[in-house]
Amino acid sequence: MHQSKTYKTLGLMSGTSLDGLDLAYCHIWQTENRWQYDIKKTKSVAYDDDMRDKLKNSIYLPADELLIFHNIYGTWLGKQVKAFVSDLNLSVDFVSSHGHTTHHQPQKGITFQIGSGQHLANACGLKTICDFRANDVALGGQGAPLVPIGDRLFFGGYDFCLNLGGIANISFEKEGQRIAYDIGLANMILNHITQQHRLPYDAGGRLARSGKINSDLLQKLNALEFYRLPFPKSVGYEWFVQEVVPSVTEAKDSMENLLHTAIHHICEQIAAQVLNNTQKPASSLLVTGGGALNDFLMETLQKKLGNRAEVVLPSKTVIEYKEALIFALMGVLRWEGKINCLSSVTGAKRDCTGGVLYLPSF
Ligand SMILES: Nc1ncnc2c1ncn2[C@@H]1O[C@H](COP(=O)(O)OP(=O)(O)OP(=O)(O)O)[C@@H](O)[C@H]1O
Ligand SMILES: CC(=O)N[C@H]1[C@@H]2OC[C@@H](O2)[C@@H](O)[C@@H]1O[C@H](C)C(=O)O
Repeated sequence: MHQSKTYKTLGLMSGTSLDGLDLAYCHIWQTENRWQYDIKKTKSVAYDDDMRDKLKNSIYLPADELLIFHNIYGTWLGKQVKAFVSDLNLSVDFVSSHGHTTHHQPQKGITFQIGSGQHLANACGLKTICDFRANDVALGGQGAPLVPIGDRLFFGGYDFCLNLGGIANISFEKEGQRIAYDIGLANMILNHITQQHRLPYDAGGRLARSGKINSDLLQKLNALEFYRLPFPKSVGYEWFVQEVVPSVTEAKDSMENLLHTAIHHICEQIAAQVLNNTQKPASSLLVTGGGALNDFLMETLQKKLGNRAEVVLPSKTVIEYKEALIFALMGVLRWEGKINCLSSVTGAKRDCTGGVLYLPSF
């Protein structure tokens, strides 16, 4: 059996829910031309209130302050890597960093992830690959979502892959092409609601479970224009602030009712996408991201799917670190000069290899 070189790589992901930085140290290799992974070590570094507020408010920063923060955050990422690698005595070929998205407005052709690669590389002393979205955007794509390449190569045995981070996104095969897009809301709205009451999130969906549907709000959320757009489509925090927050604020309902309503909304939108695209009597839906740990959300989703699709939960490590793992893979594909951005997903002119390599200076 032919086995390729094993890459030892560290994937870094900071997602839209702003809970913290995920680090996944992975071994990645090919056996008989099939990509394989082993997630060896993981760590999640929770953001303190100051860092979370800075990241959240970075959309409002003037250009000079944003660029300063880009450098500071890159150094901060490098320090987290250095501590993780030295504490566990890891041997790392290179770091693959997504950074943190501060701006994502595909209609204007822009997406920006802070976390300067050079500052990161210098702070940890390791080769670093980042800026994964830039080439796709330069080729006319949305630069997102990118994880579907990893869904295809690592999790292709499932009919659908659904990630429930701040935003919900889905990917699946149709007529030999990978199709993927942001469905819309997930934990971003749930966290927004609990954070008005100084609670970071609704563990297990316990508060949501005790609420009731607010029909007015449900109708407003379901009527959001984004849900009716054809793919390619992806959203950012800007959309949430402009299009969603006002309706939640105007609803003036209890935290429990708002959460309950938001979960029904999230699940209705996901179920519609799965049921419209399922090509089998019973499909499998792999669910990852923090939303997979929300029991009430998972139960509501399964009810809305009925027996046409089954929710499958992987190990807690894969639930929590799939995106960091796939950024580690994106780095390996970049290293090998292989395709890691799919134009069938992003709408770019063609598939491409995204990612820029930074060598550390000592
Ligand atoms: N036990 C739990 N019960 C309910 N919700 C949870 C639980 N654990 C995590 N979550 C939710 O999941 C969120 C974190 O999800 P995740 O880390 O997948 O998001 P992300 O990577 O930041 O986002 P994205 O994938 O959109 O970039 C938390 O902010 C919280 O809302
Ligand atoms: C621009 C950006 O950071 N988008 C994120 C966000 O969070 C979920 C969804 O919206 C997805 O489009 C993307 O993240 C994952 C990692 C992706 O690119 O596949």
